[in-house]
Amino acid sequence: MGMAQADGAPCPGTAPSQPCVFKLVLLGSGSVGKSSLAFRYVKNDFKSILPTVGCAFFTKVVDLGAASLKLEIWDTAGQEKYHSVCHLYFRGANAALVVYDVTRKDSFLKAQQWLKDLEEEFRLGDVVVMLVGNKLDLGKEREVAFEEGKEFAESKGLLFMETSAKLNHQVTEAFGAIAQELWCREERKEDQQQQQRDAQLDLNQRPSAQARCCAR
Ligand SMILES: Nc1nc2c(ncn2[C@@H]2O[C@H](COP(=O)(O)OP(=O)(O)OP(=O)(O)O)[C@@H](O)[C@H]2O)c(=O)[nH]1
Repeated sequence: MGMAQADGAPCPGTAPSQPCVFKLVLLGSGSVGKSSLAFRYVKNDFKSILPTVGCAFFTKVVDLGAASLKLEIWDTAGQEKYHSVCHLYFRGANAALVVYDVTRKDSFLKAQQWLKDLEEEFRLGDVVVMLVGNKLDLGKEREVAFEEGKEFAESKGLLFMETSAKLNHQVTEAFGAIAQELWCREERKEDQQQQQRDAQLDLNQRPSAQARCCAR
């Protein structure tokens, strides 16, 4: 778990030494590989992991070149018996990785259900969501075509990737794309706030109608 202080540009609008912190939740059916993806990304390792109970937690500082940010990765339990508690974990999330297993159609349908749940909690535009088809290395046993995943993601305006936590394929890229998108949105938000402050300043500096009247 990387807890080091970020060295890149500070979070817009915060103290210089503070990296931006973003909460990312991993959602999806049991055994699709959520923990394995997190473990691969944070520890660059793949090993047999027991089913998650409740939620596991990782942090990782992401270096984007011009900036660094800290991801708090909340790895939720996919087994059905934990479904109701998982909702507690996605409160306050900035991003979600909704994972399915490309060899299990049922997990793809469940991913669509998770998206519905997310839509109830957030406006999808307010959180960065990526749909991830994992276990790409088992491609011969595929039940969900690449195009099927991609088309569904596009119809919902989501990012999309297929990964293999086992072979370390597209894992860093998936988390990196989310971090990049979070950063772009943060900068856009900061630009908008600055424009509002400038506009306010402009208004304050302009003499009011009454002042102009008295000065006449
Ligand atoms: N072949 C292959 N197996 C994988 C991959 N990712 C995970 N697995 C295996 O799939 C099983 C489940 O992986 P987990 O990471 O525990 O899945 P999870 O989604 O976190 O499961 P829950 O904690 O029950 O929600 C394990 O046996 C992993 O070794 C992958 O990319 N390829």
